[in-house]
Amino acid sequence: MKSTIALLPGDGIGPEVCVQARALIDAVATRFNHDFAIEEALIGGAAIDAHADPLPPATVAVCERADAVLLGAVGGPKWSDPNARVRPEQGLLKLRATLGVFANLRPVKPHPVAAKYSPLKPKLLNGVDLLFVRELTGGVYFGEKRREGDVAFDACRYSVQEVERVTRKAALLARGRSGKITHVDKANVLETSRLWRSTVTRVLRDEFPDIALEHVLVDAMAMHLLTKPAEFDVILTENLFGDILTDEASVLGGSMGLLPSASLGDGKAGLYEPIHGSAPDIAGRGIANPYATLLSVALLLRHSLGLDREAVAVEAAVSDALDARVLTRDLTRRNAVSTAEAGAWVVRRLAE
Ligand SMILES: NC(=O)C1=CN([C@@H]2O[C@H](COP(=O)(O)OP(=O)(O)OC[C@H]3O[C@@H](n4cnc5c(N)ncnc54)[C@H](O)[C@@H]3O)[C@@H](O)[C@H]2O)C=CC1
Ligand SMILES: CC(C)CC(=O)C(=O)O
Ligand SMILES: [Mg+2]
Repeated sequence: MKSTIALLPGDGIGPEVCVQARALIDAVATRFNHDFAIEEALIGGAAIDAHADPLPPATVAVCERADAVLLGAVGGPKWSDPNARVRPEQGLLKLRATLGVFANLRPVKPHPVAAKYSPLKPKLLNGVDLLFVRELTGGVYFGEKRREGDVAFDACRYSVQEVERVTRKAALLARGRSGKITHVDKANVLETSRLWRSTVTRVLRDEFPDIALEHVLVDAMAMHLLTKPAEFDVILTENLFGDILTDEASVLGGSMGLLPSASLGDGKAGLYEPIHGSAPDIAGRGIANPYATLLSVALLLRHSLGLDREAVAVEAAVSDALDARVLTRDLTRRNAVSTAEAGAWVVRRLAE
């Protein structure tokens, strides 16, 4: 089978982890006899430097003709001047909107070895298996932004249709799991949250009566995630809350460098990326954890290319690496391996 994968390394540690992902994709092709064409393109700060545009038309063209897009990360201090006209993050937001990937899936299932490095008590982590479904193309990240003198505005906007489609995605995913959705909002204060709450309730009542639903306010959820994470399964929420809660949830698994994501829409290519950013504090040192990006490759194989056996093989190889304590510096200071060593270990395992 011939498939095309667009690879957008981006900035900071993005290129470092994407080199490992590229080697892994090649290894999957060899072991399972597939023909994957990888097309690289610029995004974020790298694209601003080259073309004064964080998402150049050439990059959009590469993504639109691909079967799936794999992204490293964008951003960094070089492009973070508050008065800058263009910012790397705008490129990523525009790409998500262009691809129409409204549902961002962020699984959090702590690996027993990595979880030892979590500050949480092991007892609390027993049985934790979460799937965040974060709305990705609406809300405050995409609302009107403006300044009036000393005052700044960021509008948060959601339509019923935007909430309906991501709720249906979450419900279908919940059916294959425990059949329960926790919807997280701030309905005691926000009008958009009240629209979310009534829409989620109606869609599940009318179309998915087999799915159990609870609503939890986001401030309380921030606490529950650290005090009783095993009590949740599918967590459905809007863009900003999902962004924040998933960084928090990375603490359960021991590191930001372990969480992958899949962003899906109703057509076009899916977008796959680690949940972390460009980590400027460690960029260029060869110490970033590549596993979140390698696990994003697994999600890409499963969701966009329909290659479940290959996805399982990649996930098993990363899990074996953790079992064998092939750990980067974010997880251990003793015998830490480099980004390249961790990536090569997984590639070797997959090839066996
Ligand atoms: N999807 C994307 O491209 C995202 C981009 N960003 C951008 O990244 C830049 C840096 O943002 P930060 O707030 O520092 O968040 P960050 O996620 O880049 O880093 C937060 C902390 O986690 C560590 N970390 C992250 N990924 C790691 C990995 N793979 N291995 C080991 N340690 C890792 C970093 O060293 C840092 O201490 C900003 O410009 C931000 O806008 C932030 C989040 C997502
Ligand atoms: C636009 C991104 C920087 C937002 C983000 O942090 C994320 O999607 O995880
Ligand atoms: Mg984030």
